[in-house]
Amino acid sequence: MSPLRVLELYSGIGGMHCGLAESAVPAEVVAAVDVNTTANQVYKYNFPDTPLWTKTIEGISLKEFDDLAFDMLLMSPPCQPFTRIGLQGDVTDPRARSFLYILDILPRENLVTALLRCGYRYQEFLLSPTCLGIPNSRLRYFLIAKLQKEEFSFQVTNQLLEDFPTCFGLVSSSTTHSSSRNVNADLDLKSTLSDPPRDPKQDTSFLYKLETPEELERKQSQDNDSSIRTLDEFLEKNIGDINQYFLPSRSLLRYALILDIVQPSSRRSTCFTKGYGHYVEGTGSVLQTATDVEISSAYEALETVTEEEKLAKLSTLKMRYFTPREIANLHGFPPQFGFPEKTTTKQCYRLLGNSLNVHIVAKLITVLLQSH
Ligand SMILES: C[S@@+](CC[C@H](N)C(=O)[O-])C[C@H]1O[C@@H](n2cnc3c(N)ncnc32)[C@H](O)[C@@H]1O
Repeated sequence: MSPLRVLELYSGIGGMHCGLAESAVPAEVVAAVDVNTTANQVYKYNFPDTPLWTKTIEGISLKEFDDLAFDMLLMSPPCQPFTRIGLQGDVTDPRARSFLYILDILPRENLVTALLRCGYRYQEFLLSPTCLGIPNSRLRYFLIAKLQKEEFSFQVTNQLLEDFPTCFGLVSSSTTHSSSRNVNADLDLKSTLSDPPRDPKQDTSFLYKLETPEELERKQSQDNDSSIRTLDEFLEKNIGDINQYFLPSRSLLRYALILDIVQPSSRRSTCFTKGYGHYVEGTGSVLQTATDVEISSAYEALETVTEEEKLAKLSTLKMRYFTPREIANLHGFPPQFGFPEKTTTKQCYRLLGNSLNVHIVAKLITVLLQSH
């Protein structure tokens, strides 16, 4: 079989390209397209032989698309512009919430309608890396499609699958079970739009951090789930300038109560977004490196002590950000994947925050191309 000709749109740093390579399907990326020049530098650095077009998708003519004679299209368009950060005030208004929901759902409806009109069969998924045993929540919508005349190796359904299908059948009951657990662990994404905002002053059920007993219990049950690997497998052994990753005093003082703290032995971490390392709230977990210190002792009676004492107590945990390489590891980027030297740490976080889980893409490509 001659290699598939693949077009990669919204290519970013090439998460899809890495997924394609991991799937081991004989394929060649005939063009990658993205407007972001920083992302493109990273892409070029890792895939120097792939033709890379720095232009908008809408600026590509039909003839240019046709001339590429591609067999497969891989794309991850930008998410809707509402994430946990930036809109928290607005989404408290139910009207804004429903409007955002419609914005979210519309492109999907359009996509599905267009696919059906063009004679494609498709399957939709809601998947997080946790379903592959990776200790990171990153719940994302995925869709795979192929022409009607080509059968899928599993029975497609109009349900959103929350796990990978098994060959020649639907999702097995055990995987369905595990995925619902995993998806529950990922509710941070969905709850932003559906839960009323919490007012810690009115709610007495918070523990020492702004964490309810239910949240704590959920985190503990994730940490006890031995089907998920521990974070230490993804950590760098030798970090050059580690000091740049420790949380600065002002962040500790200001955001101590809302940090999501994990340890190397944890089997979970929250979704790393593009603001990671810069904004604190809701952008991703931080790593407690002093593992012999109890979080509860560092947080005990924090509100009764001076700022200086508060800082001293919190500093005992030695909390740091995950490095870009560690996030790349959790996203499944291969060890040889790198960033050009001039890329700043902030740019790396931003680009990785926009990217996706390579292992999920690899597996979906395999599922897509499997035949009876
Ligand atoms: C969700 S990210 C894709 C990430 C990519 N899969 C990766 O692994 O890094 C979306 C990308 O679309 C690009 N983009 C957004 N609008 C675009 C447009 N109109 N034309 C081309 N690229 C666009 C952004 O620069 C961004 O890199």
